[in-house]
Amino acid sequence: MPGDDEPQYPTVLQGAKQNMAKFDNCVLLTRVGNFYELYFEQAEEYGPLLSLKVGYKQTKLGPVPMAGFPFFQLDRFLKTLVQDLNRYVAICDEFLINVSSKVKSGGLKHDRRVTRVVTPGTLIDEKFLDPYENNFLLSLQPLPPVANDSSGDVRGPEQSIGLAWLDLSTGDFLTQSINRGALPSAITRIAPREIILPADISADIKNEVQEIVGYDHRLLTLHQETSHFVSMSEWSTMLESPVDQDADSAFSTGEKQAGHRLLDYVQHRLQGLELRLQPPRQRELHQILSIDRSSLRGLEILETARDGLGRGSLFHAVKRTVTKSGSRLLRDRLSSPSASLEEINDRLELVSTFLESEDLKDSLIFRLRRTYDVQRIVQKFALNKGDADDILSLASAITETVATRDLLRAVVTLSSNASGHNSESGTSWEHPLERLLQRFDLEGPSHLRDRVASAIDEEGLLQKHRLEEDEAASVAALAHEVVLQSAPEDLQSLPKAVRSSRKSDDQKKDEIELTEPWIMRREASDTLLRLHEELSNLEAEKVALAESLRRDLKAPTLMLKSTPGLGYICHIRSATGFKKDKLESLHAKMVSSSKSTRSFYLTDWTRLGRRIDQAMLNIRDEEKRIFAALRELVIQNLVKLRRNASVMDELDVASAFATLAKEQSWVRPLVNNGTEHRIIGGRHPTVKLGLEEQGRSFVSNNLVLDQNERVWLVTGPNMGGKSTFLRQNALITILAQTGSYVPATYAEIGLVDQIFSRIGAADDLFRDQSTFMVEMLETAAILKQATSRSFVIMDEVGRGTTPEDGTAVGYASLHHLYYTNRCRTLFATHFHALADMTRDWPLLACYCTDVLEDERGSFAFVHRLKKGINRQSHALKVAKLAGLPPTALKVAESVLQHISEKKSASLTQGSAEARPPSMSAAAG
Ligand SMILES: Nc1ncnc2c1ncn2[C@@H]1O[C@H](COP(=O)(O)OP(=O)(O)OP(=O)(O)O)[C@@H](O)[C@H]1O
Repeated sequence: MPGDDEPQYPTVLQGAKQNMAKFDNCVLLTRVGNFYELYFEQAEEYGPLLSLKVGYKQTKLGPVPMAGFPFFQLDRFLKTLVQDLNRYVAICDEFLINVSSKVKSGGLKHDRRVTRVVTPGTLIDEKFLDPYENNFLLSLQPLPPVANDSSGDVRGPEQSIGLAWLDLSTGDFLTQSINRGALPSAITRIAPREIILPADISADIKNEVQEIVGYDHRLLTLHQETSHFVSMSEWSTMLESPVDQDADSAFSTGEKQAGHRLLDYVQHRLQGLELRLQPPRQRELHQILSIDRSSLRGLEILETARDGLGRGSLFHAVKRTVTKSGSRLLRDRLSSPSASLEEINDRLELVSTFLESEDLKDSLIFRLRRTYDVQRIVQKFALNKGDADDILSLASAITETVATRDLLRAVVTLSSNASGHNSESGTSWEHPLERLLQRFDLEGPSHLRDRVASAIDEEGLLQKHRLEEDEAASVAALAHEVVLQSAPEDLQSLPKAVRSSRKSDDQKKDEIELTEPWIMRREASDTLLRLHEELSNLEAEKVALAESLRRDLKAPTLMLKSTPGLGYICHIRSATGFKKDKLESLHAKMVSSSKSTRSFYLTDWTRLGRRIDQAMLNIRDEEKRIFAALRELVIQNLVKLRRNASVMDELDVASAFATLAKEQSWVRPLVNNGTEHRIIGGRHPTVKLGLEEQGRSFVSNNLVLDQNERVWLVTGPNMGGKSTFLRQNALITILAQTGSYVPATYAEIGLVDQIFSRIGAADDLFRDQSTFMVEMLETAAILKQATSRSFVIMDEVGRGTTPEDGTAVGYASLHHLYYTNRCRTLFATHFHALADMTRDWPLLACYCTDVLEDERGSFAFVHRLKKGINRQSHALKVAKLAGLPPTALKVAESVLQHISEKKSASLTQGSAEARPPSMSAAAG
């Protein structure tokens, strides 16, 4: 930077230069008048990326590149910079400084300072936030590796990691402790937009996280907190209510440290903006059904593996929720289903209630459709944001919540009367809705709703928006014409020019002044009512003064005006017949005159005009005071509003599952504490939909894993439906533990603690890992982590290498799952030898799909599973279907012929040799 005696850039540019140095990893947007500007090299780099014209301002220090856009387009450009380009953006806002400090700051009218650094994980209320997804910021705190970790694994899977993640747009704040091995699935499940790591993180963990986030294009930020962590009690200034003492001890050191860094980072980014987050909730591992990363992606739970889009995913297929926050809850439940029997059964009970009463469901959905995204609106107020529109939406959501509570209450009363149960009878019967009813707390919120209804003038608010839209349209039109070579200081005056040109029509200006919209009802406070009366009186005085002047001066076009440049003037549009001599007796002072117009000052009007302006100012101040009181009321009710909203979300999800179950004829699963699976007539929820769209039907299949058969080895032709079968059973299990009905005619499911898949959807070649390496990494993780309560699906393990090696690895995996993990397993393979090698395993059964051929060579896949082994892959049929050239097909056929001839020759030589040994004895 130049020294004080060296030439400087003009003030705005000099300030920008300093801010760019201070926030050196950010793109700086500086507000100047009605525009946001980029300067210097950032204008050149980002101008073209944002499709902005780059201009040059001539300064003593040479030309400075600059680019800009109107202030109300900030959201649009932030989206590109933050969400699409993953950049940090520092927003430097402009503040009017008062007259007394004017002299000191060299006559400047504005002060500018960076008010916020926007990053992908610290979005608050930006319009481009996806309403159907949480916008999580995740903090990781690895704890030192355990000294006696005897696994010998260089990646140290047992190392504990504390996680803390929050969504600034809803205030959701969660923590969890996991083992290092579960890191990929945790990150995939939480799907954070940004991850922060300690600045001194070890290189191997950083690389691992980098690999995971690189794949999903998430942003990784290293952050060194500015203060040391002492205790969770110091978080209370950032929370809506303190973390209670007992809870404090339940959080692990890693969770607390991760949470501390998270809050420190957020404060840093929001430049000290007051935070009122929800107190952290701990997600205990044993409470959720853990789904590994490969399953989350491979089973296409939230998005499809092919294009990362929602359509085709489980979420998309089952989403019937009608609110945005309900959809977010659904996402969360699908990626973290419950592992608590009680919770699952409560959820299912609720779905059954809505299924049994169509009327109740419809009435509820009617209410839900009329609520707004309360979680996000409430959070705006928690961050000292939120405007009159937000508070109106909140009030109407409260009305719907009250109506919902009354509806549910009526249903409960009716059914308890019908069944002879009531609270006095002392019996323990509880209606499924009772649990939710008890969570509603509507007293405070109802009072807030009434206050809002009596204070805010919806008509006035609408009118205000219309005016704002007009104003924005004018600035946009002007921005179109702006030539960026003009100095930034010049830009400040441009909006004024717009304003004056827009208001050149005297009549129109006068009307706007008189109809300035107020957003509060006059009766909102006694003071406001009095102030409005005062203003009405003054306006009546103005009308009388104008009347008398028009009469005395014989000037019917006379208007009393107030202009920013000239102050209070009397203006005559058509001076024909005007009595000029009268002006002197009125002590008027001429401002301007032309052939037909006259403008002059008149003490009476100047005094009255000032009083009118003051009265309007007083009204504005009183409106602001009333709004501040309403805002305060929202803050006082934060906890209740959030709790009520969470009940509505739960109702949304339950009624949505009921709608889905009815529409798709799904059944209620019986979830129990056992370790068996009995799914009759199971269907794949998304493949079935896809086939039906093409006019094809889906063949249902059964799965029975019990004390006789714990592992199913599935063989069959390519395209026979093996993968579909494996996946559908994993999805049915996930749906059941989410609390949904399932696509089957009967389903009994023993509670599962973890779902693992090796289904080959993630060949991360770019990560420098071969297909086989990825396969082995995933298999290793499964074999290490699966318990006897887990559900594992393995699709063609070993396919990435030679048949011999593949068979060996496949056998070893199966063996480990069978004898060590002892978990429910579905194992699909083309290595038929595996069926022979596991023939003696009592709890392993072989099932297969098939191909049906007729004598004319036509064939069809039989997707129904039957007991047995199918040694035919029918790969050439699939190749033919895929359109392999006939010559290539012929070659393939002759090779196949040759191989089978060789095989039968060697079989006749010595059949004992060819028979694979039984390995069960070796397995011990
Ligand atoms: N139960 C079913 N009913 C009807 N169609 C099915 C069924 N299962 C699978 N299909 C159809 O068959 C296609 C192939 O299924 P899938 O990928 O499960 O076969 P696969 O046996 O795993 O094949 P490969 O061994 O080649 O991987 C699916 O895309 C679907 O269109």
